[in-house]
Parts: sequence; structure tokens; C-alpha cells
Amino acid sequence: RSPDALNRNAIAKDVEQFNFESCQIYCYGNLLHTIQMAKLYDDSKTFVDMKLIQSPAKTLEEFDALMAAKNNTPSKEDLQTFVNTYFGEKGTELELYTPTDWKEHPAFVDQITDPDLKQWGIDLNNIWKQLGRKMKDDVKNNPDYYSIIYVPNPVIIPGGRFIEFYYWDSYWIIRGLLYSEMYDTARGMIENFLSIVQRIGFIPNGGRVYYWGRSQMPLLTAMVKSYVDFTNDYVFAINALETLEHEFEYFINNHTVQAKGHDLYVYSDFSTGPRPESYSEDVETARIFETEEAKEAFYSEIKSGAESGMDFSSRWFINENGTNVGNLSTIKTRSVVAVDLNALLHWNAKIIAEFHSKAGNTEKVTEYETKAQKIMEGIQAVLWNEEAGCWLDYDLINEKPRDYFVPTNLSPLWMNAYNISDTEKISASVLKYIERNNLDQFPGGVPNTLYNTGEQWDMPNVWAPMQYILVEGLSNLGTPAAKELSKKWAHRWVLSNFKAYSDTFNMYEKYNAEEYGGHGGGGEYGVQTGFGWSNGVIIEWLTKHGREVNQSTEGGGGGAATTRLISLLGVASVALVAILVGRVVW
Ligand SMILES: OC[C@H]1O[C@H](O[C@H]2O[C@H](CO)[C@@H](O)[C@H](O)[C@H]2O)[C@H](O)[C@@H](O)[C@@H]1O
Repeated sequence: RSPDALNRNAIAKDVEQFNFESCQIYCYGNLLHTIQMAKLYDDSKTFVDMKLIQSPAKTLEEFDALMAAKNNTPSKEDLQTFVNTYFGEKGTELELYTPTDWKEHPAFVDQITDPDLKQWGIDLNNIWKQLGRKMKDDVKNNPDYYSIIYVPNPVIIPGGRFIEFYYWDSYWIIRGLLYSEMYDTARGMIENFLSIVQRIGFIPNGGRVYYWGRSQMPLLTAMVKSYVDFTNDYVFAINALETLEHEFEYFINNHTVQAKGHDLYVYSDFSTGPRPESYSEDVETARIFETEEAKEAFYSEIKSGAESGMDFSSRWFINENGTNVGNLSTIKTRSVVAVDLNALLHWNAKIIAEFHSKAGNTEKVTEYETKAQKIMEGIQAVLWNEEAGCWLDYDLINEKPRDYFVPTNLSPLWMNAYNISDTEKISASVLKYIERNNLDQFPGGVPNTLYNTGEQWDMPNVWAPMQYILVEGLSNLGTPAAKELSKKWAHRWVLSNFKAYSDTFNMYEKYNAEEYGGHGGGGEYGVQTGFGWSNGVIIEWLTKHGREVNQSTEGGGGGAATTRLISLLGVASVALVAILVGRVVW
């Protein structure tokens, strides 16, 4: 099927509401094109994060005047002068913010036995203060001067180049905050998202206008569920219901495809043009396409990949032979029915039904249970693969399952998108699938795919949210063998992240499956530190596993215990050298 078979009539009723004035500067148009193609900055995201000094209209007028004066061919210096004159520093719209509910010693720290890991838990809790941001009042008063989208409450950002909120990152950040007992900050972030759905109709990929037309994994409803599980505040959930339903409908209305007679869902973007934050990169990759139409289709595929959060990965490559061997120019995200998105929409419907049940709205309970059931039937009929013994993404172009490992293949376990009465059978098949793909062999965690393409969501990179999906999914499955593997992988992840932290005092956005304690790389920007979701997952697992995990337990290659021994040996040799030269060095 061609992606044009998507129901594009419904497009963008919501996207049309995305009428920020500053989009004329930051989302599309000649100014964006000219400045970004001049490559004034090493990271293309820098320019679109800079604030305007004049209004968008005045800036465009001045830009047109420059172009006219320079015969439409301004030099790089002319453009740099223009940017220096009409744009301010990036990131000045945000202030560092220490959340008022931050606690020095949250109770989770007392769950950790190993003294080094306990200190790490304290350090991670401290990092929330470094990642806290609040918007300056000027953003509220003059939103047209910024690419950042105004939100009323402080946020915790991922870190590094990611200085604004990101939608799916926030799920693991919010869970970490809840374990750190920062309930107000967590609720504030959820309220920001609710306000965005009320204003715009959907949640963009991240908190910038240039992410127009793409969302990310719809985890808002699950964020509310997490908050309720910690606080029992069902009134909050019930008050949010109308907005949660709206977001659910946004996905259903704009992401539906048909496969084997079932309605299923694909990641899909609705804007035009290259990604503003990676503009020249996309234009250059698109050079291979001859027509404007083909280039535009490529831009859509690429932005749909960003909507999935896995930007980028061989998971989305479909070449002419129908396999995943390829590169970014073969990206076909909109033709891949993604297991995670479907399981997540099923989960959304179930949670919305549960909140309606608390409110006593029986008709709505039936409505959402029915929606959940329909999605589940599609997942079972199209995505469950008896031969593989697991769920697999489905290729709409070649009408066949994609038998390539991605952690999201197991996401129905995490989101309970399977028939509980099949638990034993599913457990046996899924464990065989894990064995067949040798997924337990990696010292640094389970990689995102088994193919090394140089893209950041491929081998050997390994990501906290994906480890979370695997570990929590196996734990949910609940059979002794699945629980044992879940625990083993959780301990391995904690210890490997700890090794990286002990070596560098950094938490990374991604790690390296092949190297115990190694960080990730590849893709179009350097590895980032901070880092929101990595910290959130570790805080949750230190809480859940802190009594058992310690540096002498298996961490992949005997890692942490060996590291400790090596550092002790290191200290001993420094001492020996000091004695030999007759000086005391400490
Ligand atoms: O600028 C390139 C891309 O950066 C983002 O993607 C990556 O970081 C996000 C924040 O941690 C994360 O949510 C995403 O999964 C990462 O791949 C951004 O989301 C992309 O839209 C952007 O093109």
C-alpha cells in the first residue's frame, strides 16, 4: 500500500490550530531555508532555538530587504550579520529552576543497600535541580518572539542540546520524579501537557513550534495513570478525561491504516518541508530524489520517524526487496505498522475506561472497552507472529511482517495488550524468541536492533526507555522464568549505567550494548548527557531492586566488581610509586 492510502482528509484539523506567529520564522519559508542552508552553526538546532529581537513580520521584512540588496545571493557573512542583528542567544527564554518540592533525602534512597549505589541515588536526585527549568514571563507576554511553546509550570528537561520538554522522555522523567516524591513537579508537567492538548489539539514532539505536525508516543494518559498510582488522586484523572479522550481521538483520526481488514496505526507527520532543526541534513539526504513530490514524501517519512522517537533506525527502512537493508533515503515509517503505537493506543483506551469507571460513566466505560477490544483484535491478527513467537511490525507495502528484533516487539507485555489467559504460552514463545536472537549476550544492555547502520537507534546503541519496556514487560508477564530474566536485565542495566557514571560522572542519553559501562554514539548529533529518562529509569529500578543489586552481582562481564578491584589496584600502584620515590602523595 502506498502511504497515500492513509486517510489524509482528516489531516490536521488539529494541526491547523497550530497557528503560532513565530512558525513563519522557525517552521518553514525562505528565511529558514536560507539561514539553515548556510550552516552557520555546527548543530542545526542552534538557529531555531534563538529568540527574535524584532517581531516575526519585521524580521521577515528585514530579511526580504537583505535578499533584495544582495541580489538573492547573500554571503555567509551577510547572513551571520543578519542573525547577529535580529536574533538573540539560544536558551535565554528559560531560567534554571530548583523545584520547590525537591527533597534532599527521598525515601527511595533507603531502599538501596550498596553504599556506592546509595550515593549514586542521592546524586541522581540532585540532578533534578540541574535539569529544572522555568520559562521567563516574557515568553508568556511575547510568545511570537520565541520558538519555545509557553507552558505555565516548570519542567525537567532531558539535558544537553535538549533544553525544552520532550513528550515521550517526560513519561520516564515523571516516573522518576514520583519516586523522588516530587509530586507537584510531576503534576505540573502533566498539567502543561493537558494545557497543550487543550490549546493545540495534540502534543508536539518537543516544546518548540518547529515540531509542528509531529507528536511522539502518546504517553500522556499513562503519565496521568502513573500520577494516580502514586497519589490515588482520581479526581485529577477524572478532570483530565475530556482532554485525554481528545488526544486519543487525535491519534485515531490521523494515524489509521488498514491491514488485513483491521484498523491499525502508524507514526505519521503532517507538516511540510525538512525538519527545521535538522534542515540542511534533510535537504542533503533528499538530493537523491528527483521530484519535489518525492522529496516531500521523504521529508514526511523522516519526520514520522521522529514522531516514533526512534530517529533514526533500520526499523523504518524498507528497500526495493522489502528488507531493512538501506539508509535514510529508504525510510518508510508511514508504511510500518508499529507494535508499540498499537499496544499504546490499546493501553490508552483501557486507562480511559478505568478513569470513566471511577467517575461512574458506564456508557463511556463500554465505549472505551470496545475501542480497546478492537485494537487488541488487530494486534492479535496482524502483529502477533506465531512463527517468530513474538509481535512483529507489519510492512504495508509488501504486506508482510518485519522479522527484525526491536525492543518494542515485546511492548505488548509492558502495556498488557495480550490475552492474560495466554500468559504461559506467550511466556514460552517470547523467551524462545529472546534466546534465538541472543539478546542476553550483551554486557551493556539489549541493543535497539541487531544491525549496525551508524544511525543512533541501531546497534550497538541501547536506550533507557527500551530497557524499561523489556524489563517491565517481562516482569508483568509474571512467569518465574520471565521474572528472573527481567531482574537480571534490570540489575545489569543499573550496574552498567553505574560504571559509566563512576568513570565519567555523567548520565547519558544512550549507552553501548557491547561495552559494559560504555556510552552510545552515532546518528546526527554527539551523545548528550544529563539525562532525563536515563535518570528516571535508574531511580525507579534503584527503588525496586536496590535491596538486592550490588556490585558483586552479575553486571555483564563481572563488570562493577572487576572495576572496583581495578581501581583498588590502581590506588595500590599509586601508593607503591609514591613510596618508591619517597614522597607521600596524599
Ligand atoms: O535534532 C534531532 C532529533 O532530536 C530529537 O530526537 C532525539 O532526542 C529526543 C529527546 O531526548 C528523543 O525524544 C528522541 O527519541 C531522540 O531520537 C527530536 O525528538 C527529533 O525530533 C529531532 O529530529
